Amino acid sequence: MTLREGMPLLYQQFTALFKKNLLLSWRNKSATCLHVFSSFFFIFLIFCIQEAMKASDVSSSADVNITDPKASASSPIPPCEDKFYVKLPCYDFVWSGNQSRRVSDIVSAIMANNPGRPIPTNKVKSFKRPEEVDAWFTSHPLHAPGALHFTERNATVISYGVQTNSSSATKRGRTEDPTFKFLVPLQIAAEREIARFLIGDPKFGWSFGFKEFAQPAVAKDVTISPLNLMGPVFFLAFSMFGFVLQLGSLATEKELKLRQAMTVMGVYDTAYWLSWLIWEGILTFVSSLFLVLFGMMFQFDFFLKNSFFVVFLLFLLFQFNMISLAFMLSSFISKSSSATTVGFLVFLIGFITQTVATSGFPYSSTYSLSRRVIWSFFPPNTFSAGLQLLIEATSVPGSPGISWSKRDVCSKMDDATCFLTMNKIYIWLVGTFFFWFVLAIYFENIIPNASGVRKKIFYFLKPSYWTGKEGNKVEEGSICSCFGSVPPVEHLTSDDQDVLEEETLVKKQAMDGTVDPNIAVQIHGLAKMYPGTTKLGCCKCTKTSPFHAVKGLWMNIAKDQLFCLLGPNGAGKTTTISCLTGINPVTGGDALIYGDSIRSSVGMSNIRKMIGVCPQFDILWDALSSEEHLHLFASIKGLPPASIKPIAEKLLADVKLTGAAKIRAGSYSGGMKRRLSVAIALIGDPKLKGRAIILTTHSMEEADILSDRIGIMAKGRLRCIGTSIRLKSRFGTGFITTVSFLENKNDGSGTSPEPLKRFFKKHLKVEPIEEKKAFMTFVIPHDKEKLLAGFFEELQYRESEFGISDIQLGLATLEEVFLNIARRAELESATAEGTVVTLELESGILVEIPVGARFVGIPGTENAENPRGMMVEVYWQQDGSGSMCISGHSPEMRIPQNVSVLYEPPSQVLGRGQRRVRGSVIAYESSD
Ligand SMILES: Nc1ncnc2c1ncn2[C@@H]1O[C@H](COP(=O)(O)OP(=O)(O)OP(=O)(O)O)[C@@H](O)[C@H]1O
Repeated sequence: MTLREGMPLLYQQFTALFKKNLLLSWRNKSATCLHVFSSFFFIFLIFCIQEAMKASDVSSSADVNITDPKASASSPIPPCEDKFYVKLPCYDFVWSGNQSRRVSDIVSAIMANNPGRPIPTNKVKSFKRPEEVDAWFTSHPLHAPGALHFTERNATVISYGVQTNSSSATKRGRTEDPTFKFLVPLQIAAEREIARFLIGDPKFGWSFGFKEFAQPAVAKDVTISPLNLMGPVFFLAFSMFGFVLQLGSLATEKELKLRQAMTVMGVYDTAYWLSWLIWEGILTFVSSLFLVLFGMMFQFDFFLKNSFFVVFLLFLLFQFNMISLAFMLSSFISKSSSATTVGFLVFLIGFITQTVATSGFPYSSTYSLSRRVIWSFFPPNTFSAGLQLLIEATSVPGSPGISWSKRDVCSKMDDATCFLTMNKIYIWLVGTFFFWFVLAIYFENIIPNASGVRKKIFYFLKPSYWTGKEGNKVEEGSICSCFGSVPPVEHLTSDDQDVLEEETLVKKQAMDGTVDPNIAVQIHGLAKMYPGTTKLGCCKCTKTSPFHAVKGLWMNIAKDQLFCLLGPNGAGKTTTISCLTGINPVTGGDALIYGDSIRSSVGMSNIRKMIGVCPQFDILWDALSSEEHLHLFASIKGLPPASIKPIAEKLLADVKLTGAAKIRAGSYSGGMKRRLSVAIALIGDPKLKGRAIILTTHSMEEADILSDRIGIMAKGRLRCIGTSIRLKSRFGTGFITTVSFLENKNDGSGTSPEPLKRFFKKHLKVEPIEEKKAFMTFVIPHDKEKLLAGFFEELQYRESEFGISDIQLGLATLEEVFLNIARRAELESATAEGTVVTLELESGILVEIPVGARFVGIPGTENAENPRGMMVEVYWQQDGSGSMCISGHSPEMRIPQNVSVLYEPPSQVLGRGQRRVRGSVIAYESSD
């Protein structure tokens, strides 16, 4: 099948990725709705605040023309409970002068004639003199709002004084005016009743009213309009929804290695970024449109008087700027959970700069051009300046707003102080959009990705970058790690004969330039070093040293074969596969995959079309179904559009996912996810003829059954290579034979196992490793192989004598081989680095031994009869994390005379008591 290339592939990838973005947004409806419709909430909130302000301003007539002011009647004495802050029981007023009969009558009339509400007697308190009232006020604060003090001077003169609490109080946003609420009503009541009393006419009319001045309307203070006060902050908050969602989506694709999976499939960066930009652009367009429409719906002058296009363009360009800012910031965050924090920080900075901008900074002649330029790089700043222009253009009643044709006209009269027009703001926003977008692509390239890979800081200055001729030149480690020396790759010759032969063969083929048509992958001294990184924390600088993960790998992987790459944790398997699939750049050597070099960008793009990778962990979108995954990856790989549907259907059937094709992967079981990952790896039927499969696994049974050839790596090196049988015979402990006995009879006629044990001991010098009533197991070392034919012939001949029902003979397990190799590699590095673990002997002695040591000599056990002392065999196994740990040890045995010492500890002085010693490593195993 011919895969698509060039522009058609770019277009195909773009449409598939665009569809993916659309589906993700559709499936995350709540977030998408919030992005598109949250403007309604903000506009409605501004509207409510505006209505509330209007309601509290209802008594003010400042903004209307008053030519014929109407008088308003004075209010009666209010109940004392109406006071904002009052203590109960309270009095509507208190009074002094109660020794006078006439005064008492006047007060009674005040109470009875209070308009609309005669005052009951228990709501008024009387005193003789004003001093008594003062004393009462002191001891009863807030129990009465005011007092009247009467003095009867003579028959025609009764004077009075009014005393009120003149402190104005505020409650729930309203201010209590003590003059008009208490003083004036008390004064009017006192004057009215004194006058009536003195002239002797209790019905004498007495009306009192207030009237304001005739006046022209005063223009509203624009600074207190809710849109002006809160608009910039609210609109910034509204734009944060899209910003945080975008940042989160990009970070998720990085965090889940989805971006990396797409890269391995050959996605073009252009297609990836364009698909996000266009989809987010559409969402932004719709959300900006809704914002302006909602603003018009709620009848804001800002939206009605300014031209629709002028307002819409400002919001649209600003939101586009926030997208490119999100793209740029996504390079710095690797976790989706950080998106909200970053969004909050950007909002906070925007809020602070908007507050600073209210002082006129920096768009006035007081500030230099450079400050204006720097300030304008942050999109919320330019945006709020634009909002300000639009608000000012509609602030005064009757002002027409900014029309499309007037967008470049200065709103201020004085051209010398005119620094901004809407047009200039648009130009700035377009400029900053491209600025942040280009910066996003630049940072994306120079900040290490999920695999720690990045490009050089000045990569774009190299002509080879633009021509694409220099291969995939990338670096690793953080940007700060580029300084410092890089240690050379250690070239150690393998001591394994098969590995050496393989290396020699590959080297010869490479030198001759001969290409064996049966070879799918040829690895030429592949080396990989992860450079040390320098991380700058707030108080300290952490440095890690460079690490050689793969130290020169030479091998061939044949076509039509399953090659199994085994090794303990950290052996370098994943690194090798990452190098072969182009995820990680190699440090040394090369590899040819069907003749294409992984070091060349052209070669790598050919390789990507041929290979399929099923990663260690499932790399899937929870919100996409298996069918959608296959369609997306098939499109990225470049399969012809017409073939995608049938191929996806076949793959789904192959991995038995047809029934779940339309179900989202998030609800799949672990096994279903694995099967989907396999189907994705098989897209395009990578190399149908002459296909090679490289499997790395921790399951030895799987490796034993499936593989044609096995390579075991440890500590970055290939330790052994060959078929399963070959490895077992070379690295296993030997042959394992299990002898089963005839069923014992209860009458005691059962056969004793002792003669059989003696037979094995006499001919092969082995004891049983397991002894049960029904069977016995022996391990026969390889060096006894020549004796086996004769031995088993005799054993079969004497079956009935020994009571044998069955004899089984086999090689050691692959698990054992694996442990043996891993243990030897551990020992190699432990003796070099001095890494020790403690072995506790049954005698209670603690022996410090290098990790992986098998036969360990115990210091202090030497004597005349046994001059070399005693040793034990240590049994090892891998713990849950894959590290070697001691599982037990054999009984103590004499160290034979003819064996050498592999490792002698530097000294025995441990200073931790007599019972702790350092063991030596005996080269006994090589004589197995
Ligand atoms: N980006 C990196 N930077 C530094 N060291 C790394 C990096 N990636 C891997 N390593 C180190 O390289 C060594 C080989 O790692 P690798 O993942 O290839 O091992 P592996 O054989 O695949 O192990 P496992 O079976 O646990 O997956 C390990 O010691 C690991 O810590």
